[in-house]
Amino acid sequence: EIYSKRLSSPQWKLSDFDIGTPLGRGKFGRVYLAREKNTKYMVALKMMFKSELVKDHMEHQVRREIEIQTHLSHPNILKLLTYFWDEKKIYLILEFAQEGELFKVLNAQPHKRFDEPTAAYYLRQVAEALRYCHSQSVIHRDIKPENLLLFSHHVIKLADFGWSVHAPSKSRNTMCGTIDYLPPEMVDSQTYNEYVDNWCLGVLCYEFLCGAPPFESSEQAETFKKIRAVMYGFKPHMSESSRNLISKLLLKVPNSRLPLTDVIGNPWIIKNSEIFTKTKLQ
Ligand SMILES: CC(C)NC(=O)[C@H]1CCC[C@H]1Nc1nc(Nc2ccc(C(=O)N(C)C3CCN(C)CC3)cc2)ncc1C(F)(F)F
Repeated sequence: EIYSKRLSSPQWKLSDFDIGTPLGRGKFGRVYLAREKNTKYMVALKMMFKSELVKDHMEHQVRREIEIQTHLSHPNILKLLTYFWDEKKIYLILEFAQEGELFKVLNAQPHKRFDEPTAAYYLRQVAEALRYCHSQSVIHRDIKPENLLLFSHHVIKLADFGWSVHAPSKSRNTMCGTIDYLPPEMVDSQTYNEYVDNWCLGVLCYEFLCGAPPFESSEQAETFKKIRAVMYGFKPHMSESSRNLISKLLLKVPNSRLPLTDVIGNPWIIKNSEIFTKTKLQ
């Protein structure tokens, strides 16, 4: 199989690309804009030092990210185009998102929030990506604005499968970054299934509409307490139908959370993504 792969697909190397401006730093590497020399195709080049990966015991996570992302193919999932390595580094060639990181776009909005048509249009795309992941028995587990990239024409792609696992799972890994998106079953480190992603979709919808996640507190212990008790309040400006959708996702019992098909077909999602298409995509 390896031999036939070598014959069928070209083995890429760093000198096939012109390296451009730095796009920023990922979890364990630097990301650059790059251009494939022959096709002039723009890509994102993620460089990771093997030594850093080994030091942080992250090599298995990168291996899983590569394994999962090379097998997923969906318009709302960031494509890992290819990868290669040399003696010191691993290089991932990924799709380049022209409009950048969604959390930066969100923070740049007035009141750091999206209007309902924008929130619904983006949320629907994330739900489509998750429904596809779950159909491939992949749980993302780390849905949050930092892991979403914005492409032209308001296309959203889910990225960073470093924390994804095959369902169902009981992974002891400590999560890095924000705890605001953790569902109750993960806070209590119980076994969990793909419905953890449905919970995160509820947190994401809330943050899109309010500019902050529902359980945010100054103390981590306070956040965990609110998550366990599903204790949150709606902001005055939120419509009844958006509150209705969020209340069907932020439920303690995982399997009672709204299935992704019903999120995609939810009246608030349908109505507002149609408004978005008519007003912002023309
Ligand atoms: C999901 C994952 C967790 N996140 C990441 O990996 C992050 C870590 C660093 C960058 C990003 N990774 C990617 N970023 C892009 N596009 C992009 C990013 C940033 C800007 C931007 O705002 N500037 C350059 C600004 C322009 C203005 N100046 C002032 C500041 C930088 C513009 C376009 N495409 C693909 C990737 C990917 F994912 F394929 F690598």
